[in-house]
Amino acid sequence: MSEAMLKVERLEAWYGRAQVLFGIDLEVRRGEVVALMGRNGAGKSTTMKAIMGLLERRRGAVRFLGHDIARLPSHRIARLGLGFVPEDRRIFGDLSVMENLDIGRQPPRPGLPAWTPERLFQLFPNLGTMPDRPGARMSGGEQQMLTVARTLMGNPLLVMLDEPSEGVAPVIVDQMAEAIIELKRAGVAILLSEQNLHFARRVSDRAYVLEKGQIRFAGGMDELQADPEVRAAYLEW
Ligand SMILES: Nc1ncnc2c1ncn2[C@@H]1O[C@H](COP(=O)(O)OP(=O)(O)OP(=O)(O)O)[C@@H](O)[C@H]1O
Repeated sequence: MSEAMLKVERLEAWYGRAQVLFGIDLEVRRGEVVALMGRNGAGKSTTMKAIMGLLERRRGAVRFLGHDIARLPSHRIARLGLGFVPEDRRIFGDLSVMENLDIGRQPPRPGLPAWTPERLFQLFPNLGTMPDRPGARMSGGEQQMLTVARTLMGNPLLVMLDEPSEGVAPVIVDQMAEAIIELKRAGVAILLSEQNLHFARRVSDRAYVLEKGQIRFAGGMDELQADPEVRAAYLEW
C-alpha cells in the first residue's frame, strides 16, 4: 500500500460557536480517487475548507506530503500542490476562458508535465471550442469545467473537488467523470465530495461517508454498494 499524500486526523471545525466537524480521520494515497460522501449538510464542504486552511476555527492534524499544513494559510497550502475547486464556481465573468486559465498558472512540478491550455482542452473538449468566450457567457457546466481546468493550471499533485457533478447537465456529468478518470491516469490524486453513489462508483477507489460531521463508513466502493444499511442511513433520501 502506498504512503498517504494527505492525512487528516481528529479534524474538528466550527462556524462561530457551532461545532460542525467532530474528529474526522481520512487519507488520500498516491494515485487514488477518494469520495467524501454524505447528504446535504453532512460536512463535506467544511472538511475540504478546513483542510485548505479556509476556516478560522479548527483543530486536529493535517499533513500533506509530509508537511504539517494545519496552520498554514491557504495560498501556501496551494503552493505545496494541494488544489481546491470550491462548490461556488469562482471564475471571472468578464475574462475569457484563456484569461481565466492564465490566472491559475503556476510553475510546473519537478518530474511532471505542466498543464497547458492545449492539454486541458483535450481533457475538456468543450472549453477548446470557446477559448475567447467570457466566463459570464458560459453554461453552468462549462463554468464548472473551467474552474477545474484553472485549478489544474496550478499543477497540483492532489485536487479536492467539491461536488463536481452537482447541478450540471447529464452530458457534462459524463465529461466530468471522464476527466477525473484521465486525471487519475495522469497521476493526479483526487478527493471528491459527492452525494451521488452512481457517480462516485464510476470514478472512485474508496469512500468515506459522513453524517453530522463524523465518519460513519470507510471502505471500498463495492463494499459501500453492498451495504444497504449504510446507504439507507446516510446516503439515500
Ligand atoms: N458559513 C457557514 N456558517 C454557519 N454554518 C455553516 C456554514 N456553512 C455550512 N454550515 C453548516 O455546517 C454544516 C455542514 O455543512 P457543509 O456545507 O460542510 O455540508 P456538505 O456536506 O458539504 O453539504 P452541501 O452539499 O450542502 O454543501 C451544516 O449544518 C451547515 O448548515
